[in-house]
Amino acid sequence: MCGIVGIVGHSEVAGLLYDGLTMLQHRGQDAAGIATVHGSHLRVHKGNGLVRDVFDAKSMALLEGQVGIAHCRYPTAGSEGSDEAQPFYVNSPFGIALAHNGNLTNADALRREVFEQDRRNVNTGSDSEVLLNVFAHELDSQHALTPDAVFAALEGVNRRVKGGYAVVCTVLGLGLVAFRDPHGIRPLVLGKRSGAAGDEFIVASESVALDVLGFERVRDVAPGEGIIITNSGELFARQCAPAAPHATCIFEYVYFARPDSMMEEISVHKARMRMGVTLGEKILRERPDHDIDVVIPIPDTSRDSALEIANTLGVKYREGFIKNRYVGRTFIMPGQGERAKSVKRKLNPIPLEFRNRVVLLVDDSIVRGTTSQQIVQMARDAGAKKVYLASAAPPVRHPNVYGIDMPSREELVAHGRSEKEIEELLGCDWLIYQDLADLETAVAGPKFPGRRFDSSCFNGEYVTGIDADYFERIQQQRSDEAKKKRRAS
Ligand SMILES: O=P(O)(O)OC[C@H]1O[C@H](OP(=O)(O)OP(=O)(O)O)[C@H](O)[C@@H]1O
Ligand SMILES: NC(=O)CC[C@H](N)C(=O)O
Ligand SMILES: [Mg+2]
Repeated sequence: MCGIVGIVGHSEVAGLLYDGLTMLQHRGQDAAGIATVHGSHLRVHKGNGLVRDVFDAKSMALLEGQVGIAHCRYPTAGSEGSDEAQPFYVNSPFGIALAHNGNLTNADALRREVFEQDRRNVNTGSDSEVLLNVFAHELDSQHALTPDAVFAALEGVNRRVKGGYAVVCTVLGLGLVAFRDPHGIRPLVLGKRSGAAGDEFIVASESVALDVLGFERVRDVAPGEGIIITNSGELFARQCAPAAPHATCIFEYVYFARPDSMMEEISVHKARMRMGVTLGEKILRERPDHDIDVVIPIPDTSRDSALEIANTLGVKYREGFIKNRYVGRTFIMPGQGERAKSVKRKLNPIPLEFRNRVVLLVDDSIVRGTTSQQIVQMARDAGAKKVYLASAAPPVRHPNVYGIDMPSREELVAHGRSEKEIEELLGCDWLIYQDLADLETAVAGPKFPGRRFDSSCFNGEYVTGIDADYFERIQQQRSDEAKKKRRAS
């Protein structure tokens, strides 16, 4: 998952983009970049690392302009090299920079098509650079630079591109262009603030970026919608794809998004609390005579759910693990070695919360099992009498192909294993997972009963349809083994 922001302001935007990126840092820790429009030139600075490491006073001073876009990256395609940091740029037509959150499932075919048919070279392994070239070609075919021409180009993009994508672009001579895939798999929200010089606009992955920069949340960009905000602050919006099932990625609510974000009119915080209530009720149904003394979250993301599980069970909630705030999110680290090492560095138990107690550990999800396996052992080492484990999400048994880097079934601890077998592998006394129907009901909440989501990593149903050989190919390109080999070479 990556974070994207685009702003059209009435004064310099680089500082706002930087602050916006820091609010989206949890979505991508590997690389960051900003592109601003300064007169007829584009200024770009990007590189590998956290936002705070990529930019300094000198690079920020270079990023002049009142229109710009920004990106923080969690790679799901290509390599982790700094040449694949975003935004990407093409000089023709007009000069376009693009930042993308998501993953294209037909990137390989498009790459060939773009080369053979559109005569464009894509210079990296990035699917986002492919997407930029498709957009550039479609815009070039319009022979004009008007909102109508851009919307027509976006229709072309949506016809050719498959997968999950939320995108911000700057087009020199026009302004900011933002669009979202026809199913709305990846999130994108529009905000506005009014000042003496007129309205300023922002488009971002999560509303938390708007809050902090003083923008009001106007609405989510609709699935398949294109938004244009011209350099002078005029806004145009149009549907650029035929209606398709709306399916926002449910994993955003489970793990990716910050709890203080509103996504598709649903509070992520409240969705996580409801997940805790439904899972607590399942525990009461399946283990009516449980002997749990204390509920302990595995920080950070599981806290909201864990608290509500404790309330539902009527037992104590305790923060038994302290998180080292200087270690980032482990799940989005690129290699298994680094992920495994980082769990120990990240979480340390307070023994008195475990000693002689029966503890229920709660995590938001169990994906590779890296975290839970170590945490169960840490709880035992800290003196717990028994260790139970609850996951606020169902077993992750299928690859994610829309922007979360879990491409290989074999790396998922739940793949090909029963819950009993997973329990044994993780070393807990019992393990309980949320049911998918309960998760979907909890996220939809009372306001949107029956809402559908992209739950593909739980049920293997891919809303865009997937070519038969796709999983085999991404497994070869993106498994931990393949990444290790690539880094070594
Ligand atoms: O089964 P795994 O492969 O270990 O993946 C799942 C774990 O990874 C995530 O935590 P992470 O440390 O990334 O972030 P957090 O601090 O937001 O919980 C998630 O919250 C789970 O704890
Ligand atoms: N997680 C994402 O959104 C990644 C965007 C893009 N596929 C990349 O790898 O850079
Ligand atoms: Mg976690």
